[in-house]
Amino acid sequence: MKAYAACMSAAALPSIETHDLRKVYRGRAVVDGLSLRVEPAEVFGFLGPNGAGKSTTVKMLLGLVLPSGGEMRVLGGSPADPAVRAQLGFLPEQFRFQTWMTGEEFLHFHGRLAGMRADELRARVPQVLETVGLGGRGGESLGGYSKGMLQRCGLAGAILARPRLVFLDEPTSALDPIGRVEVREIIEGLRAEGVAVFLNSHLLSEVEQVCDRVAFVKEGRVLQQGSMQELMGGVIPVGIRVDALRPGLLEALARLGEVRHTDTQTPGRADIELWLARTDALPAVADAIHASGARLYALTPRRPDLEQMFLELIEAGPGTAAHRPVPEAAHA
Ligand SMILES: Nc1ncnc2c1ncn2[C@@H]1O[C@H](COP(=O)(O)OP(=O)(O)OP(=O)(O)O)[C@@H](O)[C@H]1O
Repeated sequence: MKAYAACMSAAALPSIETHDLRKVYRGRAVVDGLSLRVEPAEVFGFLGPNGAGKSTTVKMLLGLVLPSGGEMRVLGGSPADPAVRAQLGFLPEQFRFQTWMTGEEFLHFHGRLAGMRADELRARVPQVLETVGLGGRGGESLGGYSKGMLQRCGLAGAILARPRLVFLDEPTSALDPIGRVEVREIIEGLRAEGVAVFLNSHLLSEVEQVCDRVAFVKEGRVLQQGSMQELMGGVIPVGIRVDALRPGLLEALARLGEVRHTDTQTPGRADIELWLARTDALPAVADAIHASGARLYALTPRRPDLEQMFLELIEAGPGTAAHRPVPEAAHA
């Protein structure tokens, strides 16, 4: 019972917590007072321009670089603790692969370094190869892998030892669109298993689709962080397409949220932009549409346009006010 309680409280701790974290290189703060919190089973996007201090932050969180100041807790402890490190997975952006090894040998090697037993690895290696889309290719030499296959293999290495927290640095940079969707599914699978994922990526549309929360950093400082909904200023714009504005429909929708815009210019259809405070109002929106007798063609909650937000924030710099919801045109 005691062990169970300890296990539950460990699971409830934030996966990452930093307070005023700093790293100074040659008198210059490249990470400058960074405060972050990442919860278990959360996919956290860490976004910023080149040189913002993202990799340095990840290296500190992995215990590879010593902070110059501030506090950090990773899985409730210090990344210098081998017991904490054993529960971390890492896919670096520029991985140096042992090209003379086969994919399977590489994974066995890394598994042993992570403290896994040989018999455990015999079962686990084919599983992770399958997960990353390299099923049946593990016997081939890494020297003959394509860039995308190497990246998949690195990802297999990052999740091999069933980590509780995974750092993925540009995990899809070498992948084609199908590979990117697959990696997104792997990340969603990790979240479903309770694993926290810390994602560095320049591919903002991708981050947008998979992350629960994001932080924007510049010059080692967080400009803004929050859930997708918080970044939208607390509202969820929903695009609705129906065949026509039936009597009473707009009034019914106005009871559920704020009707921001209607467009009936195209014969045979009407578009409505509705702002909701919560996604759990969506079924009631569908019910209201059906009750009015209108035919529903689309009901689309919008995600924030991270690319636009990123550009605005990075150009404006520190001290930027909370972001407005993205206007409809930005989604066209
Ligand atoms: N070992 C080091 N010695 C001196 N300066 C360093 C060192 N490592 C990083 N820096 C500097 O710290 C700053 C932040 O670098 P970092 O690699 O953390 O940025 P990044 O946000 O990951 O950038 P990118 O998106 O280009 O990978 C850069 O100006 C870099 O030159």
